[in-house]
Amino acid sequence: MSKFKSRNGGGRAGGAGRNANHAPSVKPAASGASQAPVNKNDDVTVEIIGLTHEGEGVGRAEGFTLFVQGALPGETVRARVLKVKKTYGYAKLTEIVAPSADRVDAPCPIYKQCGGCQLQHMDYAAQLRWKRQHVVDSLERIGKLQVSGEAVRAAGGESSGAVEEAGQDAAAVIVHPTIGMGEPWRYRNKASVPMGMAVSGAIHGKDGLPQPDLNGEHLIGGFYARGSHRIIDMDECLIQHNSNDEIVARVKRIGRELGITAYNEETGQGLLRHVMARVGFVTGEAMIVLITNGKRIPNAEEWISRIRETIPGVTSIVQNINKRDTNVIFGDETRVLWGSEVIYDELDGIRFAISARSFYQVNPVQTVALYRKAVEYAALTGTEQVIDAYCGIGTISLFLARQAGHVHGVEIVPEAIEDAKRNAALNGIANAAFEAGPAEVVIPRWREEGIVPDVIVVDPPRKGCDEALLDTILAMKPERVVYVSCNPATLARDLRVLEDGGYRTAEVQPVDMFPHTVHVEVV
Ligand SMILES: C[S@@+](CC[C@H](N)C(=O)[O-])C[C@H]1O[C@@H](n2cnc3c(N)ncnc32)[C@H](O)[C@@H]1O
Repeated sequence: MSKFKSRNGGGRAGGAGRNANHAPSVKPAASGASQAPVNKNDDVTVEIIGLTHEGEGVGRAEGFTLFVQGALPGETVRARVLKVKKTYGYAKLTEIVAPSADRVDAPCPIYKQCGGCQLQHMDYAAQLRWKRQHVVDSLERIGKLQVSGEAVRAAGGESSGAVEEAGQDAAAVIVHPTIGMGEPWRYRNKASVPMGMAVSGAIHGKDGLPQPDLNGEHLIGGFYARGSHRIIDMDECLIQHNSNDEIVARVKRIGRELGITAYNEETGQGLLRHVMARVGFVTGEAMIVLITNGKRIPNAEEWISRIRETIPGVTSIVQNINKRDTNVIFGDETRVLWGSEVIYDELDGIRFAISARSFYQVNPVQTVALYRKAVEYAALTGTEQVIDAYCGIGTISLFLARQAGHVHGVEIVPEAIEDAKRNAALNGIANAAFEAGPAEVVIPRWREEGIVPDVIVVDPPRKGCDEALLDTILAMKPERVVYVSCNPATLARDLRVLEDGGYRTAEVQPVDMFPHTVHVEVV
């Protein structure tokens, strides 16, 4: 999240391009030669000098840039060249000649096949340093912002006022050290698992017993092998809450025993596309969503009763129907098969109802740290009018409402807005109101209706804020803008627009919501 302070509240003087990119901070070396000094299948020694934003090592072999998955900065490795382009190439790591001090053994046995985590081979403290640097790089390169040196926290000081900068330009942005987790495993509250059929070989469950067979095929579910659409069966993921692993394994097992087929994206045949499991860390309540290619589920009643019998804690079983030929997980139709349409969870003492399709942060422990920081940066005194754009189920809105005069939340998914209203009532919070619609349409209308916000909080999806929304923020001239972002590139792009419109970026706090992956959340 970034905190802006209004400098002159002026109009927008210019805009950054909309194509904020994800390029590595280490640029390919200009070889100068017309031909690459390495060829496909060459075995080469590579000095690794950086890490791309996708977590690949960036190395030099004979002055030529090679991207090497699994290699870390500072290492010397041997690698086999896989692909050669004009100014760079890709190589497969074959041997680590001189390891980095940051190298650790990845604890997950399927880490190399699965694309879900990218940094398990890097010490956690080094991951946190790298994530901060990733944010700094984006702010400097894309946002053209001046970032001050290492922020020094005054002893015991947690508030932004306790940060001291020695010899820095007062206008420079302070980027704090990343807030990490004490125990960075089993942190995810949600699993979305693609389903497929195994064409040969016996499938063994967690208990080691062979699973029933369906015409020589078996229902499997796990992850897409790195860079492909081939599903690899998996029963355990070290960043998932145990309950989600347990639920998915049992749902698969029962589905196999009942002869449920998996959807085949090539033929369009088969039923089960994904199984989603979500658990409330505080309440222990769990939701299962069966995403199906059609409405009818054979043996549905038996499936449901066996799920209920074998998986304690499940309070909601929901079906979502998606018949479209698409990679998008959810279809438009959702119906409750059994139990409640929502599960409940709590963040910092506030209770939330969460329905199947609503966005809810996947790491609840770090979410509390993130939202507290957002509230701190909003610097509320109890009287302010606050807009929470992209509010989801009203999570940040309700954190803000505890300290604001009134909060207006807007979100595009109507079900999430229903949840937000329910959540405000559930917590007896009367000073928050919610409206469904695109933020870039609803907020300009609020402006016409005379709403004058003191603070605007935005928490957009990865693509960042809509240009029309940024224009409206500049026109509404709130005293502060608090920007929560899951994508440093679009954050930096949007900060440039706000800077050009008269705001100054004051502080940036990276939060590690997704340990062992390359993703970083920022306030
Ligand atoms: C990163 S999530 C943040 C949600 C919420 N602030 C939270 O922390 O749980 C972004 C949200 O923006 C919503 N969204 C996407 N495009 C939108 C738009 N144009 N206008 C309003 N909301 C939008 C998504 O549905 C999603 O709920």
